[in-house]
Amino acid sequence: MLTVRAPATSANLGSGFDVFGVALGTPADVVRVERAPETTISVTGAGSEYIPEDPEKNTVGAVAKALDAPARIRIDKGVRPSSGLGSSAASAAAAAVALNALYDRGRSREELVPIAAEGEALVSGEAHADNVAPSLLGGFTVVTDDGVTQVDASVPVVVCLPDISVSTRDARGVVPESATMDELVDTVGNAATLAVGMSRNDPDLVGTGMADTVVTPERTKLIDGYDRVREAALEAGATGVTVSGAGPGILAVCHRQNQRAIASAMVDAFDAAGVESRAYQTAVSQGATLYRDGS
Ligand SMILES: Nc1ncnc2c1ncn2[C@@H]1O[C@H](COP(=O)(O)OP(=O)(O)O)[C@@H](O)[C@H]1O
Ligand SMILES: N[C@@H](CCOP(=O)(O)O)C(=O)O
Repeated sequence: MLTVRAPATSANLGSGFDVFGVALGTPADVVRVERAPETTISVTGAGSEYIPEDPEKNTVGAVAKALDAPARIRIDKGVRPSSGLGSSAASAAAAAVALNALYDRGRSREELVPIAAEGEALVSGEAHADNVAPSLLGGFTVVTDDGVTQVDASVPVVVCLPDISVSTRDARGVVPESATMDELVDTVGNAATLAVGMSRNDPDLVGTGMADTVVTPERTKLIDGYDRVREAALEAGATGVTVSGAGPGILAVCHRQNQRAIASAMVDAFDAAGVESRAYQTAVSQGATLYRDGS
């Protein structure tokens, strides 16, 4: 038996729609695999009641098929589905690492990115790789048609997860079809600032570079209480706040000393909007970890 822990991720980071992603220290999915004549899947943990065990409908089933690696697969969900924290991707990334090792397929982590993204196509309609890439590789990732670029980073963040769900498929439906030249220029400037910030572990540059006037404003309308939570986080010291992935999670970047105050300010602001939530005080961290035979 092989066990893999794959982390939650936050995609887009405002200015990097469908391109940027980061691995988070917590939460994470744990996937266990054993060789079997055909693939079976069982799911326990956070939100497991909403996750199909049919291999044709679960992201890990798509990965097992792509690697031609049938297995008995057990998923322990730490990342709640429809959270904006790459729940479906965490399972897919974990399964890709586990099945690659179980069947000695010899694929590199980079080569596993498009394989794990097959699972994303199943649930969101598009094989977007901006969650599976950081879950597999760790740190900050940039996904383009030419491949993935990764840099290790360690920037403190708070992710606040309200007790509402937004499906990635639905949130992709509100993305504008076009942008003006001014918006394009702003986006390039912000995205470049963010990338430099990640390479320097600089929360101020990362926070500034998360600004986005194209996709994020449309997505915030799907999250009750977003504006007051954002204001509260900024007042408590966040250097930038945006929607995590397709939402409803909200990501705040910060200096370590402000993390606790930001977490409680965000939870309180959601509470004032009548929405229960929980906050993860974490940081940009490493990617999936493989454990052999219970090690
Ligand atoms: N292994 C899995 N883990 C989580 N969700 C899964 C998995 N397999 C299929 N799904 C489905 O994917 C959807 C959640 O994915 P998505 O909307 O992208 O949310 P998230 O932002 O958390 O990834 C749900 O409909 C869920 O049933
Ligand atoms: N780029 C995608 C990312 C979706 O992330 P998720 O964590 O919400 O699944 C998008 O914005 O649609």
